[in-house]
Amino acid sequence: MSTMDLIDFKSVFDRAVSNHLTIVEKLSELYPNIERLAHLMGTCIARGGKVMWMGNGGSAADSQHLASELVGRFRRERRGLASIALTTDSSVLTSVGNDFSFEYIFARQVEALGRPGDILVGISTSGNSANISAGIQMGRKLGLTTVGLLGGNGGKVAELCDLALIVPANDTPRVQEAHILIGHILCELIEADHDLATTAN
Ligand SMILES: O=C(CO)[C@@H](O)[C@H](O)[C@H](O)[C@H](O)COP(=O)(O)O
Ligand SMILES: [Zn+2]
Repeated sequence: MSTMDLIDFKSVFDRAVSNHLTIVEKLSELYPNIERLAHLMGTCIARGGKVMWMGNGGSAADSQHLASELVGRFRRERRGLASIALTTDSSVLTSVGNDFSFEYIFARQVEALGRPGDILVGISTSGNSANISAGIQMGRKLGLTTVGLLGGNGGKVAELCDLALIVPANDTPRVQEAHILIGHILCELIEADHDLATTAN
């Protein structure tokens, strides 16, 4: 028997689309905060700051994806915009995880690389990953603007960060799909900023 026989992939697809539509309808409540965050990110970068991203698993991939949209290009020709994912340096991740603890893998990088005025985004579908909470706490201590891109009820991270964007759903993959949609909207808004689009480094 093949996997195709075991999984009714058409119904998985239908349920995913229907879940996604429900989430997208609810996302309208988040629009003001998405616009606010895009403005904060644009201003931060224009002033010489950077946007840092962190997340676990699929959200680690989202962190890299969104940093690359800013450093490289989303849609428009413009200068590179300062952004970094804290999920990519295997030597840092393994040494900090091994010598300190896994909980500290992002906090240590925030301590080393973060500067007051930078923006730190923690992406977590549960809002309860200990390493994201620790990273956000370090960011706050050092004067960064801290943001949670979250799911469920926002969890512990929502209580810790300056700005929480919570996708009101509990199914991890569906929340992740909404997160990347929000991330792409942020990139589009930031890139539409005339000063960032035209100012040279
Ligand atoms: O991509 C997926 C599930 O779709 C997984 O890799 C998922 O990201 C991992 O289980 C994460 O560790 C979940 O962490 P979080 O979103 O609760 O912070
Ligand atoms: Zn996933």
